[in-house]
Amino acid sequence: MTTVPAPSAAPAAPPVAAGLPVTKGHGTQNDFVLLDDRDGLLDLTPALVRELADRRAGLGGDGVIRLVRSAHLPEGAALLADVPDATWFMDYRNADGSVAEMCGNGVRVVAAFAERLGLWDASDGELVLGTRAGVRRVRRVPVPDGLPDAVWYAVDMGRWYLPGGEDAVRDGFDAQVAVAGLADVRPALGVDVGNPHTVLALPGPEELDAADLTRAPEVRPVPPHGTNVELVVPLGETPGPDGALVGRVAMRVHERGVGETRSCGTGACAAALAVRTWAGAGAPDVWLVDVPGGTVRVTALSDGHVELAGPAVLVATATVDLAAVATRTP
Ligand SMILES: N[C@@H](CCC[C@H](N)C(=O)O)C(=O)O
Repeated sequence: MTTVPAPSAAPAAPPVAAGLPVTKGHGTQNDFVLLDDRDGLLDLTPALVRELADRRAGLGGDGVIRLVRSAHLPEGAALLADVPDATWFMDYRNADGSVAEMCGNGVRVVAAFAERLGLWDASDGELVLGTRAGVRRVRRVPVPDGLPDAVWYAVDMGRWYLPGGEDAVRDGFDAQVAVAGLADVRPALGVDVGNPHTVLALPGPEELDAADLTRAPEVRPVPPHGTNVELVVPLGETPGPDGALVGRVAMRVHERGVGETRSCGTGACAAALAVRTWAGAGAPDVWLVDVPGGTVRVTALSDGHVELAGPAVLVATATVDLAAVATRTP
């Protein structure tokens, strides 16, 4: 009779090293790892961002956002000189570790995070948030008719412009973009909403589906600081609750520093503003933008600013084992 050797003692589980408290949230499924670093103590290196954002070896996210007192960052301290109530700063990083000026979905998710942390009470007025693109003001708003129930925030996204200037306004285009899966190089329009975007219109949903965004679209002339690329299909205009026309577009996006994401708030603003520019005089000021992760609303304001509104959801809190996320095998 064979005997089975007694099992040796199982190796002890590795101890949990330094734990980093995190919250996971998303805005129309553009998802972020959120860090409460109110006292500016965290060394948020590009490597740590990549580790946290890694969808298999880390927690996973399109970006990492650190909420920190403005006074603890040079960029934030500079804003405080002009806007003393910009107490809090959104330090946004793309999943590849790069720094970006602005994130429209991120601002709303940070507002939800600040409420959760007790740092902002929406009933007291706006959250005044510093970003690398300037101060952004956030408030709670009702969900527009016909959209799923959620907590919605509206953000004044500041002044937008066409980097191509008068020529771009006249021609409607200032770039050429090649997209895998689509025949021909397409004309496109650069739009700056605090960060760079290049928008191209497609004739219908078939081409929107056919585009292969696993590869970065090739933009000419090459944008000096890179660009986010939005593919849009105009879906028409219908009267809103007040009788004024509301435009609607469908959009997919390839984000600088990330890849294809299921939503991009600044990208939705750029897409709506490009379609409005192409439509010319009399085009609606209010646009609903359908992205794979949901719908946001973009409003061109009369002062040259643009407003973004949409949902923000916090889905989890956790403690990340920093030693474990740093151990990635190829
Ligand atoms: N997803 C964001 C934009 C994030 C930054 C972008 N990838 C960039 O590098 O400019 C949004 O919701 O706006």
